[in-house]
Amino acid sequence: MSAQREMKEKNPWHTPVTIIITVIGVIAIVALVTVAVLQNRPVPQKYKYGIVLDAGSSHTALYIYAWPAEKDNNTGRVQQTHSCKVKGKGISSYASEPLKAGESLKLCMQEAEQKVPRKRHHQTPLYLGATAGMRLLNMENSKASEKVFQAVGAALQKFPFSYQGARILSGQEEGAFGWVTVNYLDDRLKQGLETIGALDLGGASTQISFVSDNYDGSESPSNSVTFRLYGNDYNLYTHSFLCYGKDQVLRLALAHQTQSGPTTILDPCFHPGYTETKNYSVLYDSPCVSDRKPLEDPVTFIHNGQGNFQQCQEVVKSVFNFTTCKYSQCSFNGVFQPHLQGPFGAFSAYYFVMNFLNLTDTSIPLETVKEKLTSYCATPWKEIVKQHPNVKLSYLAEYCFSGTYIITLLTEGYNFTSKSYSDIKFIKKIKGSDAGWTLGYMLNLTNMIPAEAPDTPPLPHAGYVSIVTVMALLLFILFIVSLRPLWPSCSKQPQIV
Ligand SMILES: Nc1ccn([C@@H]2O[C@H](COP(=O)(O)OP(=O)(O)O)[C@@H](O)[C@H]2O)c(=O)n1
Ligand SMILES: [Ca+2]
Repeated sequence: MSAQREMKEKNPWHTPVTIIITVIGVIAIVALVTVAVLQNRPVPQKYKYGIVLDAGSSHTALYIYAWPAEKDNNTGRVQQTHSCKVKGKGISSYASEPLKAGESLKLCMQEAEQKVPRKRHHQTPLYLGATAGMRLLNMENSKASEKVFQAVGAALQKFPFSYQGARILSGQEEGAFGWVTVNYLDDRLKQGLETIGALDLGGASTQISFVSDNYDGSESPSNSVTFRLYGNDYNLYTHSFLCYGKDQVLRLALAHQTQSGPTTILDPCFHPGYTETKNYSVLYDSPCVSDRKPLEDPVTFIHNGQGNFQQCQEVVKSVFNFTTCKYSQCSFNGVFQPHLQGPFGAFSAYYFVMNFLNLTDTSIPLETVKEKLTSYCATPWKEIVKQHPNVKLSYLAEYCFSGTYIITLLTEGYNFTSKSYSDIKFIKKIKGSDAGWTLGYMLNLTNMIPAEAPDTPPLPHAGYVSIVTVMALLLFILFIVSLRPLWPSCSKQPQIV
C-alpha cells in the first residue's frame, strides 16, 4: 500500500510544473488552430460598383461592374454583373429632339438602381462615353451634339449615382480601352504575359489595337499609346477608322454603286430576289458619304439583290484606298500599320455577324469561309426569310454584306493571311464580362490598374498562418520530447514486492 503511494507521489506527470506546462501547451494549440480557422473563414463579401454607358452609333448599352470592397484596388477582380440594352437607336439619332436622348436612358438607369445595393448608390461612379455616332454628329453639327450631351447629362444626374460626366471618346481611347479590357479579363496584364490584340467593329467606326515587337511608336506617333501597367511597359499600336463601321461602309458601298446615277442597282452584297425602294436622302445623310453625293439625283432608287460574294468583295474593296502610303507599311487609306502580331480577339459586330453566319470557328480555313459566304450570299432572299422567321428583316438583309465586309477588312485591309486568320478569335465575353472599351475606360478612370506591381507578401495569408501553426506544434512536440527523462515509462519503476 505504502509502495503504491510512493509510486503515485513519484509519477513525474503529477508534478505541478508538468501539469501547468501541458495545460498551457494544450491551450496554445487550441488557440493557434482557432486563429488559423477563423482567419481563413470566408467572410460575407462586400462589393463596390461602377456603371458605364456605351453610347454607340447604333444603340446605347449600360454595364454594371463590381469588385470586392475589402481588397485593395490592386488585388480585386472587377467583373460585369449586369448589362442593359437601351431601347431605340443611338443617342446621335436624337439630334433633332435631344430631350428624347435623355429619356431613352431612363429604363436602364432604373434597372441599375435596382441592381446596385441602395447603400452603395452614392459612391457608385457613373460614366457615359460616346463613340463614332456622336463623333460624326459633332463634325456635322456641333451645336446639336452639345444639346444631346446636355439632355443626357441632365437625365443621368437625376439618379442617385455619382455622375462623372458624358463625353466623346477619341478613336485612340476607344481602341486602347478595348485592348485593356480584353487583356485585363484574360489576366494577361498582372502576369506580364504576351498580350492579345483587339479588333472592334462598330456601326460607324472600327478599331485595331495590338502590341508588335518591331513597333516602338516612332513611326506615326499618333497611332501609339504607351501604358505602364503592373510594372510592365506596353507600346500599343492603335487605329480607329472613322466611317469604317459596318453601317457606314454599307452606305459607302451603296453610294459607290449609285454614283453613276442608275435608279435601279443590282447589288451583289444582297440576296437574289431582295428588292426595296430606298431614299437617296437617307443614304447620303452622313458626313461619311455626303461628299460623294451626286449633284442631281432622283429622290429614290430601287435596291435589288444579286447575291455574288466575289463581286461584293470587289465593291467592298472599292471603299478602301490602297494607292498611297508614306510609311514603311500601311493597312489602307494611307494609315500606318506595323507587322501583325500575336493572338487577336474580335468583338462587337465582328462577333454578332460571324456568330449569325456560324463562322466563329477560325480553325475553318479562310478558303472554306469564303465558300460558305459564297453559298450564303447566293441563297434566294425568300429562303433566307423562311429560315430565320424571328430575325428583323432589315438586319437579316445585311449579313451577306457584313460577312463579306469583315473578311475583306481583315484580309485586304489589315493584311491577315490564310495562316494568321486562325490567330483571330471571335468573342462576345471573357469570363462573363463583355469585350468592349467600357471596362478598360472605367479601370482607367478609377485608377484601378496600378502602374507598378503591388508589393505582395512572400506568402499568402493562409500559407503564413499554416506555417506558424505547424512550427508551433513542432516546437511543442520538441519540448515534450525534451521532458522525456521525466516520462513515467523512462523513470525507474518502483519494484513492488
Ligand atoms: N446584336 C447585335 C448588336 C449590335 N450589332 C451591330 O454592332 C454594331 C455596334 O456598333 P455601335 O453602336 O457600338 O457603333 P460604334 O459607335 O461603335 O461605331 C452595329 O453595327 C450594330 O448593328 C449587331 O450586329 N448585332
Ligand atoms: Ca461600339
